[in-house]
Parts: sequence; structure tokens; C-alpha cells
Amino acid sequence: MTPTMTGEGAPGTAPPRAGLPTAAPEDCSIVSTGLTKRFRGGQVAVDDLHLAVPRGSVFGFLGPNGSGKTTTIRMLLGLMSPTSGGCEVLGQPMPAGLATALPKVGALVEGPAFYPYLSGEANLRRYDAADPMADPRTAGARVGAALDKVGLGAAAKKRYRAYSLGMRQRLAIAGALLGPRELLVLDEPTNGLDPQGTREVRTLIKDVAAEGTTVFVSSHLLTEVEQMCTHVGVMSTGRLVAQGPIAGLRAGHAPRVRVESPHTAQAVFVLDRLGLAGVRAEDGEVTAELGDVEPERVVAELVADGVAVRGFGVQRPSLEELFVGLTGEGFDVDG
Ligand SMILES: Nc1ncnc2c1ncn2[C@@H]1O[C@H](COP(=O)(O)OP(=O)(O)OP(=O)(O)O)[C@@H](O)[C@H]1O
Repeated sequence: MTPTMTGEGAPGTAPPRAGLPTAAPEDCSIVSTGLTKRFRGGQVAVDDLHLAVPRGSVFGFLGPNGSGKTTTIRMLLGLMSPTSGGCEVLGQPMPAGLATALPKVGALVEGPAFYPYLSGEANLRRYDAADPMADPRTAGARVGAALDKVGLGAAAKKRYRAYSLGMRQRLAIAGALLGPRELLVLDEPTNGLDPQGTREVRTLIKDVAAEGTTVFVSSHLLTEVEQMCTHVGVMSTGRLVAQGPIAGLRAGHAPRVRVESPHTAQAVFVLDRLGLAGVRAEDGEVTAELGDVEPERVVAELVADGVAVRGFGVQRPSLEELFVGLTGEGFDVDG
């Protein structure tokens, strides 16, 4: 059975539901309907995806290795045809609307191969020249703007082989940003980067998003998605098991209060009186959903009623616990 995320979202955010879109198609940069890919041999890599990526979001496409992220991205970009279902990118059906949509889409799926002995700028010039839709007369301006955007303006003349890992990846992203983009699609952009490089790419993604570009970024790293994304879609063995605003994801799982006391019956009475839901008592411990009640009020009422409180705590499920619950698998927490 598909797990369902329930509960109230944070103000202004809808709680994510199990794999179901939480945004209207007309407000989305990417929409897929029943998107499915079955490889020869029968393996279903992507299974009935109903993806909705809100315009202006930084959407983290999260899932363990092999869960179908790259296959999905390849279908979204028209690099691979689906077995069934379909998708729209910037309002264009793919792959029929490729020519209309792609100039507005920057993508980094498999990193471009750069020449080590050429400068960053010369590499981008070659890359730009390979795009039949790019006007060669404006190549210099395009390359200069892309280098500035990724913070490589000062290192433009340096040879690629002298670039750090972070600079190399920023150059690859510059390749995806040659021209104004409405959507940037990045497949595991921090894979193989050191912490410094990871920070650089993360900052760059936030900067690009701040200019209004929608960013769709896949990752198997939970902390990464948590740190830079506004929305998340969680993949597990080809299925989208949850999607929605990241704030709603947390809000869907209420914190629980835990009271240690020898007076469990009285503690249960007080928590019930406060209107806390899901009150459970066992072995000198009472737990309940905190809801909107302030924890300090719970302590005050317990003490006022003469309940001896030996221990007290509020437990909030971490995002990792939520995802493990959804996918049945652990995530790399910090790479
Ligand atoms: N061309 C192919 N032919 C057959 N099976 C494939 C092909 N491409 C991918 N797969 C399989 O489909 C599944 C999903 O792979 P995919 O690369 O989309 O996952 P992923 O989430 O991007 O993982 P990773 O982060 O490791 O790339 C995997 O089991 C993979 O082995």
C-alpha cells in the first residue's frame, strides 16, 4: 500500500500527499501524468509518475540510487520516450514540444566533457558553438554572462585542469545557463564533490532560483535537499511516494510529547483534559501528540495537578525518519 502523509501543513503550504500533485498544472513548470518506463527485459524503472513541479520552486527529486530519478529526467528532457503516460515541460508536451521548450530549459544530466588544456571560457565557447539554436554573433556575451552567473568571471581564462572540483561543476552549470532559462534541471549536481564544492553548487542553485528560475534537482542526499529545496518529491523503486512543499512534509508529522511519571493515570487525565490526541501510557511513560498546545503549558498543568514529572520531552520526527518510513530505505544523510 502507498503510504499517505497526513496532517495539517504549515501556513500557506499544502501538506504533501502520497505521490499526488499538490499544485495545479497551470502553475507548474513540469507536469507528468502516469509517466512510466519499462526497459527491455521487463524492469519497470519509473512507474506511473504524477509529478507536479511548481513554477519558481527548487524541487528536490530525492531517492536512493536506482530509484528511477535519471530515467525520469531523461524522459522529461525528451532524451528517452516513455512506455506509457506523458509529461509537459513549460507547458509543452514532450517530446513533441521539444523545440519550443528546450531553449528555455538548462539541463545537466551527464556532465559535459571539457578539455583540460582549454580555459573555462574557451570550453564554454565550444559548448555554445555546438548548440544549433545559439546565435554565434552573440556567443561572447552569452558565455561571459554565464561565467559571471556561476562566479567564474575572474577565472575565465584559467585552464580547466587548474579548476577545483566545485569550479568544474560550476562551469558545467554555466553550460546549462547559456541564455536565460525558465527551468534548470540538474541530475545529482553535487555527486563526487568535496564539501567546499558542494557548498558552492548549493549557493549557486539558490542564486539561480532567486532570479525566478525553477530548479529541478535530483539527489540521493537528504540533507542536501533539506538545505536548498522548497519542495520535494520522494522516489522509491520507481514510484513517487510523496511530493509537496518541504514545510508541509514536516508539518504532516506531528511532534509527540513524552512524560515520565510514576503517576501515569493522573498524567493521562491531564493530557486528555488539555485535548492532546493519541494519548498512550506504558511503564511509567505517557506520550501524546502535542498539537497546538505549548509544551510549557503541559508541564505547568501536570505540576499543578500534583503529577510528579521525572522526565519530559518533545520528539519531532527527523526528515530522515519520515523518508525511511516512506521508502523503507535509509538515505545517505551527509554523503
Ligand atoms: N537503459 C537501461 N536499461 C535497463 N535498465 C535500466 C536502464 N537505465 C536504468 N535502468 C535501471 O532502471 C532503474 C532506475 O535507474 P535510474 O538510473 O533511473 O535510477 P536513479 O535513481 O537515477 O539512480 P542513480 O542515482 O544510481 O543513477 C535501475 O534499476 C537501473 O538499473
